[in-house]
Amino acid sequence: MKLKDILPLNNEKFYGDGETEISGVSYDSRKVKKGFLFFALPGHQTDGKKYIRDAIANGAVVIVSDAYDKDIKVAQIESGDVFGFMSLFCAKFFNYPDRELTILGITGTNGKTTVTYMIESILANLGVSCGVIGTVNYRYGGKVIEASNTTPQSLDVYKMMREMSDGGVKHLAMEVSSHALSLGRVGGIDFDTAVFTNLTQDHLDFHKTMENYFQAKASLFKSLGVGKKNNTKFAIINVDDDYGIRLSKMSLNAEIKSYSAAAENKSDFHAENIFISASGSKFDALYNGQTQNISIKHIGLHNVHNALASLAAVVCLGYSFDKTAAALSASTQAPGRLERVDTKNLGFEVAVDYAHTEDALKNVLAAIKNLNPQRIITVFGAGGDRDRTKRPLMGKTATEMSDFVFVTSDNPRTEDPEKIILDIEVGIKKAGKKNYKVVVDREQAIKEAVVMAEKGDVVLIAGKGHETYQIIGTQKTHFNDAEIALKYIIVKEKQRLQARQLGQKEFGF
Ligand SMILES: CC(=O)N[C@H]1[C@@H](OP(=O)(O)OP(=O)(O)OC[C@H]2O[C@@H](n3ccc(=O)[nH]c3=O)[C@H](O)[C@@H]2O)O[C@H](CO)[C@@H](O)[C@@H]1O[C@H](C)C(=O)N[C@@H](C)C(=O)N[C@H](CCC(=O)O)C(=O)O
Ligand SMILES: Nc1ncnc2c1ncn2[C@@H]1O[C@H](COP(=O)(O)OP(=O)(O)OP(=O)(O)O)[C@@H](O)[C@H]1O
Ligand SMILES: N[C@H](CCC[C@H](N)C(=O)O)C(=O)O
Ligand SMILES: [Mg+2]
Repeated sequence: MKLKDILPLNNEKFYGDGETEISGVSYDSRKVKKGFLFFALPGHQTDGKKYIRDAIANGAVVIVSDAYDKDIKVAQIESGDVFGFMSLFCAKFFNYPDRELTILGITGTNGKTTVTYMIESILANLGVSCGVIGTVNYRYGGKVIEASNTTPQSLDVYKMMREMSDGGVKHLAMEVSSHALSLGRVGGIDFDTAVFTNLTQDHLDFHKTMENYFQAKASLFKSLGVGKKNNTKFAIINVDDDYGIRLSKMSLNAEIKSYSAAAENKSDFHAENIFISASGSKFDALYNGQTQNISIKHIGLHNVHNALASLAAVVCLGYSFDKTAAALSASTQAPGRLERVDTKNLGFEVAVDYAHTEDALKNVLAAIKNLNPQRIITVFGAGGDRDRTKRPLMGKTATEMSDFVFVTSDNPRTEDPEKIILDIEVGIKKAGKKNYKVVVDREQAIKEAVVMAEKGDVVLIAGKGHETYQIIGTQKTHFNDAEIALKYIIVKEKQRLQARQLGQKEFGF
């Protein structure tokens, strides 16, 4: 494609020859190839402008940055908003693939990954292929790409959408993080449906206030209907959430479909007769005067909300309520969300979950409590270089809702792990709780929790879910909660069998 076929776009200044042919685009100099355009993005660690020479050495023929540089000999585009320009450019460069797909954007503090998995699974059960962009990975048409971010840069999103459309994929379910909304990663995308799960405290390091955080989420809904597709847009909103109620009262260019599970909140998609057990959750879904019995493998009231969101999203795509409900009942779970670890014959349960906010911990612990275990033993930590103010809240909730807690590390990144734990302890101490032990090393903490567990107990290992790494400093090393738990479960099972053979008392049984 020639530059003149794309420019002008948005008040950018162009220096060079419009006939310049572009073979590809990249915002990472290390991935630039011959004939590429390089976007020099301002970053949090460094500045893309520092890598312009590397990009040119790798074959870049056009540079986009926020400052013209007279010493650069290839074509240049100067833009005051390189992120905004990148999304406009990529939309056109990849020939508007969003117009060829039906795109569902899922936003909210918790539940996005779970809802995308549910939507994908419902559609698969209905015989429809759905691409997914989210925290665990990016997958479509049989391809699975490792995820760098929950919502990647606009360039990656447009590129993947083009591949999806060319490969015959018609639907895309995409997690839209608040970072993505604030940093222009989904700029210009013509969403068909936007889903709001909830808004609770997280990411205040980035947004500073809950109001800013809410406005970032709301911007996804405000973007509905401004694009070129002229179909009806849908805004699917959880009205059991105060911010959801606020969002549902905003004037949007979309049909609002509310959902709720609380008896006092009226909604379009409503859950009644909710029954939650260790084997899953059952409820009646009411919509448009009809009722369908739903039975999902997912445990907990939060998953009833996730199920309602997914049901509403697929019904709004035009599928019938009864067929969608049946497909929802057959849906599979997302990895690392209340995922059981095989505890052999030890008589206790171990579950790995991705709860990394106070509200998520509250929900997952309430779900476990509802199963009446003997004791709940929780292992958790809080991420480094992330919202510090959520740490004491997580500490308070974890100790108040568990019988015993091992406070440990969860991706301390460049922070001192012990200092992160001190922040968590502030909340625990304020709540006057003493039922905890600090074990900085996560493997050791998991081991001690498994050793402590007795018949009827549930061990919850929270915060990392599907993650297969621990980030300490800038080093990322392999670490998987489920794997580690299983390792010590096997040791414990062996010890139990040995004790039995020797006719000794089986400790803890
Ligand atoms: C704070 C933030 O959003 N950072 C994102 C950003 O990285 P950065 O600003 O640190 O980039 P940088 O390292 O300073 O580099 C600046 C530019 O120079 C370029 N560069 C750098 C080195 C080089 O040799 N050549 C080169 O061209 C880089 O490609 C980049 O374009 O751009 C990267 C590439 O797209 C992202 O992967 C990275 O996300 C990091 C990993 C991150 O942790 N982001 C979090 C905060 C985030 O966005 N989270 C949300 C989910 C939150 C939630 O819902 O829970 C998400 O959507 O993932
Ligand atoms: N609807 C919900 N309401 C509250 N908590 C939830 C809900 N759904 C899931 N959770 C909790 O939040 C955790 C994260 O869920 P999930 O991964 O689906 O959320 P997410 O929004 O994708 O998170 P992230 O922002 O990290 O991508 C789960 O492991 C569970 O503990
Ligand atoms: N998307 C979230 C993931 C948090 C998961 C937790 N394990 C951590 O590293 O803090 C974030 O980047 O804040
Ligand atoms: Mg997610």
